[in-house]
Amino acid sequence: MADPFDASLLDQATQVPYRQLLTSLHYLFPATVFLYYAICQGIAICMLQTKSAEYDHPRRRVILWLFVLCIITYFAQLVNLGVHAVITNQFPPADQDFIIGLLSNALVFGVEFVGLSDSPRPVWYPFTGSLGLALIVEPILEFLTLKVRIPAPLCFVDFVDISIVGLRYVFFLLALIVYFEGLRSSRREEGTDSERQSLLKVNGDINGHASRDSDREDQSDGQSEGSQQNGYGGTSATSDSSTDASQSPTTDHVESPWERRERQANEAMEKRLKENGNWVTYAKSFLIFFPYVWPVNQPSLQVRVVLVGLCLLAMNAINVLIPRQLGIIIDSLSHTNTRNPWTEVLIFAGLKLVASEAGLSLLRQWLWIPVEFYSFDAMSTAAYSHVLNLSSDFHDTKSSSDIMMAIQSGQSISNILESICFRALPMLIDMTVAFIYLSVTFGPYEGFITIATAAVFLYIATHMIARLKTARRGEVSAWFKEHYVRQAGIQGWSTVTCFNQVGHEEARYSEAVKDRVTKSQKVFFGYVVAYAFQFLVLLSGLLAGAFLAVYQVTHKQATPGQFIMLLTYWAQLVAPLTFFAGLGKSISRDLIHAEQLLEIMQTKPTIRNKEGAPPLHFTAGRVQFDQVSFSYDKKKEILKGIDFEATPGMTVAFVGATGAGKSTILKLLDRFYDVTKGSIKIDGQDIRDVDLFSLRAQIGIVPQSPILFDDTIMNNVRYARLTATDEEVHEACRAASIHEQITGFTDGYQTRVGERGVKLSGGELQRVAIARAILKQPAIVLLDEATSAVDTETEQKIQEALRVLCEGRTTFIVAHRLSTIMNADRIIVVRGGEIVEEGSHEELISLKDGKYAELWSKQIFVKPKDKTATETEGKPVEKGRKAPNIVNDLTPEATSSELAKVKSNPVVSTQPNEQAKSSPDNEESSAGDDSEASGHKKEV
Ligand SMILES: Nc1ncnc2c1ncn2[C@@H]1O[C@H](COP(=O)(O)OP(=O)(O)OP(=O)(O)O)[C@@H](O)[C@H]1O
Repeated sequence: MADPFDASLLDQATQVPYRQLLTSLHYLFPATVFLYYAICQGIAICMLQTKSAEYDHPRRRVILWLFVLCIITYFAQLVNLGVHAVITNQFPPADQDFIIGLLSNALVFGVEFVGLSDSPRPVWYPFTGSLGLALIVEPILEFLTLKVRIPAPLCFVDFVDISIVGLRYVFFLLALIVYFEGLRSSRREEGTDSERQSLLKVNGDINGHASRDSDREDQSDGQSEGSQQNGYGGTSATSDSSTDASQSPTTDHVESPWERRERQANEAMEKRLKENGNWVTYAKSFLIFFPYVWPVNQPSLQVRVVLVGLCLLAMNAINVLIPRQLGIIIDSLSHTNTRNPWTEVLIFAGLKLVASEAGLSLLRQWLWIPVEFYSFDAMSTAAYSHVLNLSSDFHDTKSSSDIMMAIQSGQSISNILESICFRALPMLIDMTVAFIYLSVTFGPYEGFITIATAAVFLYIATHMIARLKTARRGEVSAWFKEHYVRQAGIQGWSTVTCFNQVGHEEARYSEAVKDRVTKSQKVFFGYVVAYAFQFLVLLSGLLAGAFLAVYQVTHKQATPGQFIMLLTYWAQLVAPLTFFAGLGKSISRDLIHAEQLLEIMQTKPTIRNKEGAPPLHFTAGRVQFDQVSFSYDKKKEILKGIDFEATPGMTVAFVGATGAGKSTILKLLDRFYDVTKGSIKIDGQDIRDVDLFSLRAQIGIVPQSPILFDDTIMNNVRYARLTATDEEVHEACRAASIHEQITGFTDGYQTRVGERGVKLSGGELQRVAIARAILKQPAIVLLDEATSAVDTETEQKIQEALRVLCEGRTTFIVAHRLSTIMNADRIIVVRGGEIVEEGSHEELISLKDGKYAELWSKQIFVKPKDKTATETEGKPVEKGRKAPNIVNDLTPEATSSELAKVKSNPVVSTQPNEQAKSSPDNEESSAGDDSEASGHKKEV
């Protein structure tokens, strides 16, 4: 081969520009192809093209082989060059740029090959564009090579070289032709297919041509990978199908709660990504957190952030200076320069101190900690406040544990930023500096070795970790199974012992532990092997670099100190490389967590104050429901045209079957939801037009299942009015007939009630809730089955308490026990979301075929104070269970008088049981009570 460094050639001035161009092209060509590929892949990922790429190229495998052949040709050229060097006894070959160019091209097309083989349905333009670039540049390169060598006569080796280049050109060309031909033929077949296609899709045949696909194996790989990827983001096609799959879990794998949570979070992220259309818009949605991570109005903290940035830059400089200084010390010791070793060691010690935990690191932490805690503080407070201000529809649909986890996810956003700004960016700078510095010190070969080692390391690390994903998943579910078996055995110990199943449980647990241990070992071994491979790559890189450096030191092209510098520098690069290998995974995990918080922060409260809404001007307490309709889900109407008016001080009771919509009416009045149609007015003002706070200030509610805080009784009652004195609290409790009981507790009013009030009985809980409502002194009272959990005697006491509470106030009561509302001014019977009857007790029981009369007759036909009907009499009903719906808690005298009234209504008196059976409401409300009623009818 003609030597391009031949003096005779160099002398030719005309060759100089060509030579310079050729040299530049050797470096520029691989760099350009790589940049093009990286940018295109970046765009494809950002625009979610990689996720929606459904096109399954029928000749992908052929193209992959052509890529392999192209890469082989680069190595063939290198071998050819080596042969030439041996023949001409010029070893190592002098044509450095040429060799670097070949190696770089092999590396770049190697990276593309790996990218193509890893994605069964790739986005093609990064690959086809690279092939196109090669088709343009390769002839130019060859032309320049020949031009620079002329007029040297071409030898055999040159001919071999030209043939190899020609062959490669053919491979590049063929790859492009195969791509376009495959594209054309698959489109053609797709057209015919769609005409022939059966109406039912064959499983897995997404594009209608999987069955004839030569890359069937690849496709199945892809699908499994796609479904795996669904964990951390699969293609849209696979994610849809895998979502279906996940909805119908396979028989051999039961999804653990942890897996379900992860899967749902992933699916939510995928969905949001798809909605946003690309990663950039998606990432922009996180700007909502900007005021919490960036100290907006805190200049002192902002200065700290800038100083932290400077610290990081200084760290970058130190990372180069330390190995360099070590080299200088070695050189000064070996007298290859005139430097004083003592001074150099002192400088080294100074640099080490600055780089240590007591130096820049300490300074950085000192600067950063207030910023970090600002962010934590701002994010947690904002998330908590946002959640508290969201409306009922949100709280009714989200589980509290999910909400709490999401609030804690605020940390993930700081984690992402810290990973990128404080670790990834400085490490990237470190790597770039290392590449440049090593290239300058030891020449471009060393730079190439650094880059190639980093690329191979990252590939191996990311792929081996990804391969362990399935094994890791198996380990986690085995861990959950073990946990479950253990917990079930311990929690159900009495059952296990009673049934003599201790041995069985031991065997079950031992099996679960064995399974988990086996899986853990597999994962652990997998990690060990992965690390071994990663370090083998690093070692190979280090050895290659060290050999090159030794060669240069022995040829006086470098000093021993520089050799030491190289070894130290390499050791320093291991940490960034390992970090980068796991960066994608950690960012995607943090993103998924941050996504949960983002979803909450983007949720707007549906119940909001109108702009400039005035406070409610309460005058008397007239409440009007004007043709109110309502639906929770905007599909099924729960309330239909509810229309009534409560005059000030009136007591209105709602009765009806369970699920009829009674509690919903109360929720609408307290504006937990807004009506879908119609309006609710208080003293003539639409409740949607007044300030929400002022509305709720006028309303006191005793809910069906009151929730107390895990605090003292005193604090729980006082929660209604934080400024109330102890005496006022006592007074409210006296009015609620609970004072005596509280003072009987060991700690009196300071007794802690436990989580959600678990330490109180159902009756006590309800009375504490009534006391709380009494303390609030509301203008309008809502009682939603306020006495459902108490026995009849306690209830009579509570009735007295309620009379105190409701005195002179407009009151709405929901009750199943009709005896508790028979004195209400108006009773409204609700059925299927509609008012079917209304009037006073007397009016309603005299109605023929009346719903209320029917319910009432059922109640009083039960023998008064009957033991079977009121089993729990004398002691509060077990918490969480309602007292029986049909209870006759009237006195015998009252019962006789009511029976007389009912008997005057012939339909009701003759056929109470038949009516009960034929009524759908009764079927819903008290199916089990019918027999009870009929049974007692005879007795009465
Ligand atoms: N938050 C909610 N989201 C969706 N649907 C709901 C919600 N709350 C209640 N519902 C539905 O609305 C209907 C009416 O419920 P509501 O609680 O008003 O009935 P109710 O008459 O008070 O019943 P009960 O006497 O058992 O308390 C029911 O079918 C119920 O399933």
